[in-house]
Amino acid sequence: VRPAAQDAPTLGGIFRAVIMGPPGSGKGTVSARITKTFGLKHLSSGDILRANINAKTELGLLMKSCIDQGQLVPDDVMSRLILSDLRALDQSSWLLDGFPRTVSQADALDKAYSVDTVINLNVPFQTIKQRLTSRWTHLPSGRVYNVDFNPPKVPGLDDVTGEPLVQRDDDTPETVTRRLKAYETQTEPVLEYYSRETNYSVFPQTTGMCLASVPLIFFLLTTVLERLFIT
Ligand SMILES: Nc1nc2c(ncn2[C@@H]2O[C@H](COP(=O)(O)OP(=O)(O)O)[C@@H](O)[C@H]2O)c(=O)[nH]1
Ligand SMILES: Nc1ncnc2c1ncn2[C@@H]1O[C@H](COP(=O)(O)OP(=O)(O)O)[C@@H](O)[C@H]1O
Repeated sequence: VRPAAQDAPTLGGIFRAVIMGPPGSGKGTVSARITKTFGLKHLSSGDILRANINAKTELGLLMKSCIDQGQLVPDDVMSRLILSDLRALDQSSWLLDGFPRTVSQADALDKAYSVDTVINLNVPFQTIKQRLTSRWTHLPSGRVYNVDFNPPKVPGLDDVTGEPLVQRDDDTPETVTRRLKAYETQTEPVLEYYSRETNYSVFPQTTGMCLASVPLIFFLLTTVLERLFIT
């Protein structure tokens, strides 16, 4: 189902989803496709933090060393930041990428919103290490490329703006190892939390998105059927 962006199907009501997965599992890549196709707003915690670092805000300066060392930003800071951005999207459907990353963050989100679907990208750590060392990012937009999988049209430059791509300071092999450890200890429990609490769907990337989620397939089918009947 790949309608043109300007032709994107709209959702009947407000649809709220979370995308999870280890660092480098493809959350940003998959989110870009989902949000472009279905017109959801995309909120990425990592992009928001990097925008703060780039703009040298007080928060950005405080959090930079934490991020560069592969540690998670403190829960209270992160939850306040994301929940305040979500309040501005109250009337929109959204896909949240990179938040929640701890059970405490999941609790904070749960108190404010009910999430319809949680997507989990399940990618082996060995694959991730290769992907992250060849990831190139356009920092202002959060667009990501990969030397092998998704190269930019002109090497080293963003396809849309022509601006230079960079390798993230936290994509070094040592920091990636630390981020994967943090994922195992702090973020995996969030998957258990959601498997108990909500309508949880696993998307193993190897089998492709469309096969894995009953709720999303239902959503895709209803959207397509709606369009067929209207047009
Ligand atoms: N080989 C391969 N690379 C991918 C795939 N999805 C994303 N990537 C690349 O893997 C890297 C990490 O993806 P990204 O979307 O930034 O992951 P995130 O850290 O979970 O948001 C980027 O360089 C992507 O271009 C995939 O399905 N296959
Ligand atoms: N929800 C969060 N809680 C705490 N720290 C976060 C959160 N989201 C992002 N960060 C910080 O920002 C870094 C980069 O996040 P992100 O861009 O989502 O990484 P990736 O896409 O590689 O998983 C994380 O390693 C962490 O330090």
